[in-house]
Amino acid sequence: MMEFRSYPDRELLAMGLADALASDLKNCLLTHDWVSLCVPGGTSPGDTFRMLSGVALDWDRVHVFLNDERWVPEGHDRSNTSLLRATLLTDRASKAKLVPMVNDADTPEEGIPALEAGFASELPISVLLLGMGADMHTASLFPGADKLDLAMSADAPILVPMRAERAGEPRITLSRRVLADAMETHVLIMGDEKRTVLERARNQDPMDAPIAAFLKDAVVHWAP
Ligand SMILES: O=C1O[C@H](COP(=O)(O)O)[C@@H](O)[C@H](O)[C@H]1O
Repeated sequence: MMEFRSYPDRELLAMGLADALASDLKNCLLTHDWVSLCVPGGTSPGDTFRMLSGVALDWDRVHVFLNDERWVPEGHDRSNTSLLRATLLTDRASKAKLVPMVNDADTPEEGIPALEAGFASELPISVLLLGMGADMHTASLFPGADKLDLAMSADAPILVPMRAERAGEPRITLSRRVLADAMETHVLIMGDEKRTVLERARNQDPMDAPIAAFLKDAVVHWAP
C-alpha cells in the first residue's frame, strides 16, 4: 500500500528522505555485495542528494544511476548527470560508482546499445527514487510521448529513447518494467500542486498518468 509522508518544510523533507534512502541502502548492503540506487534529475532532489552524500555508508559498494537523462552533453545546464555529480557524487558518496546514461552519440537511438550493455548487470534496482512533473510524468515517461507504448510494455528493453512536446530535448529513460521491479520505491514531490496531481494520478491509467504505475508500494515524501 502507498505510504504518504508529509514534512513541515523542504529542509526537513530532504533530511527525512536522505535518511530513508540511507537506511534502505544500508539494509540492502547487509545481504548484497553491492547495491544500486536509481535517482531522478530535475529541480527537486538537489538538497536530498547533498544530505545523502554526507552519510556514512559503504559507498564503494553502491552503484548510482539516473531514472532518465536529457540527451545533452555533460556540463549542459539541463544535464541530469551534471546535477548528480555536483550534488550526490561528492563528499562520502564520491566513492560510489556512476553507471552512465549518456554518451557521445548524436542521438539516444545511436547511444543506447553501448549504454544498455552497462545496465544489464545492474538490475534489479535496489533502491529507487522517482520525481514527478506536474503533467504526471516520471523518469522520461511523458503522457503522449512518441515511445510511451513501448516503454510501458511488459517486454520493453531496459532503455528507451523518448521524445515528447513537453520534454524539450530528446530523452532516454529506463522502462516501466525496470523501474517497477525495484526492491524499494520512494517518490519525491514538493508543493500543493504536485500533491493534488499525485492524488489524481492514483486513479488514472498509467498511459495517461505514468507515475501511477509506481505508486502501489511506494513511500511518497512531500513538503509544501
Ligand atoms: O525532466 C525531469 O522531470 C522530472 C521532474 O522534475 P522536477 O524538476 O519537477 O523535480 C524528473 O523526475 C526527471 O528525472 C527529469 O528528467
